[in-house]
Amino acid sequence: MEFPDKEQATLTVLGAGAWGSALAELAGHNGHKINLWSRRLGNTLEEAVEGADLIVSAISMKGVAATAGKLQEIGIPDHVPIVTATKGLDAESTRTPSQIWHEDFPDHPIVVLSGPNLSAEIERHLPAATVVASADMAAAEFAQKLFASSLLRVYTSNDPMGTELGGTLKNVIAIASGVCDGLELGINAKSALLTRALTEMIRIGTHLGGQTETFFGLSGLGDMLATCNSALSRNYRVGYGLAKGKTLEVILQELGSTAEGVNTTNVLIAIANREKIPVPISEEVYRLLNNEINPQEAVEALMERDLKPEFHEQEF
Ligand SMILES: NC(=O)C1=CN([C@@H]2O[C@H](COP(=O)(O)OP(=O)(O)OC[C@H]3O[C@@H](n4cnc5c(N)ncnc54)[C@H](OP(=O)(O)O)[C@@H]3O)[C@@H](O)[C@H]2O)C=CC1
Ligand SMILES: O=C(CO)COP(=O)(O)O
Repeated sequence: MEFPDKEQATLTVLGAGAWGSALAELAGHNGHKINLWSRRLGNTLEEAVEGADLIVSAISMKGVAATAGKLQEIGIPDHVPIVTATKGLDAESTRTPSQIWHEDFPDHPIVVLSGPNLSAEIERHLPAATVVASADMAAAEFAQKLFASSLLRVYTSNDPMGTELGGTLKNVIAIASGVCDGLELGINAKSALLTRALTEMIRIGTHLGGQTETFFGLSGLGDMLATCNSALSRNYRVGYGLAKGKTLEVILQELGSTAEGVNTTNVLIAIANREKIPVPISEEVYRLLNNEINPQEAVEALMERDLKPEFHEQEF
């Protein structure tokens, strides 16, 4: 498929929250025309997608299925790629955002955009890198061209599932990392946690269809490092707050914006139980979020697990 080679393309960005606004600014910085849509803006989806060369969704997970459904009713020309930048899992169906978009728009190229991209840093025009991944490489290259600039280095990938799951699963680990820092467990503990977490992400991520090497890239390890080491991350702040004795309800109220890791943990544990995949770190995050244990008990449970080799033969 050939995509338009225009100096100025028209992009529709769905979701005017922190990430949608930052992505709109990045593409606007490259001279493209941006139509931003959000419930809070009060414009209609019909007018927002009119004339779009590319549609970007940066809607929180809880709004993806409904918005994709509405857009399906409206209809968009077949060649227009849909870029999904949401990092989460659907609570009802356990699907990833790209799976939802693909089911509703089977004839459209679907591109996943994900990487270590804390929006507050991007808004300050600090340099960053990200990945655009698709089964349709021409569509990934089209998205790469529209977003790449001196502010954002954009890499392509042919592994949308691995790219999407890296960004999604690391949010659970960011909660664990916030707990680790909140309890002041030290750098040894944090290094052990993140390294074992990467093994866990690869175990479940490859089971669900991602490629191992993708989890060592920007959208996996890269995003995990960014999110697990920054108080700009809302998921990290959830874990940090829990370690400091706050309730989840108070933490989420104080955040006032999306921390996808909370819902993702619940969905991930449902998947892991269904598929019988061991996810010990995520399991402790789940028990903590659901008030089954306190942060110190979560640490003890991880330290007291059965002794075993670092790698199973079938891993990597
Ligand atoms: N912030 C960041 O640094 C990054 C965030 N992401 C991911 O992007 C996604 C959005 O995050 P972020 O922008 O930070 O979150 P925000 O809370 O700032 O914004 C959420 C956006 O989702 C929209 N939304 C929520 N529920 C619905 C719904 N039911 N129907 C339609 N729209 C809905 C909101 O609409 P409205 O405006 O009308 O309220 C808003 O535009 C998340 O999946 C997040 O993980 C990915 C990379 C970086
Ligand atoms: O995904 C992100 C950075 O890449 C944003 O992280 P939080 O959603 O935890 O703020």
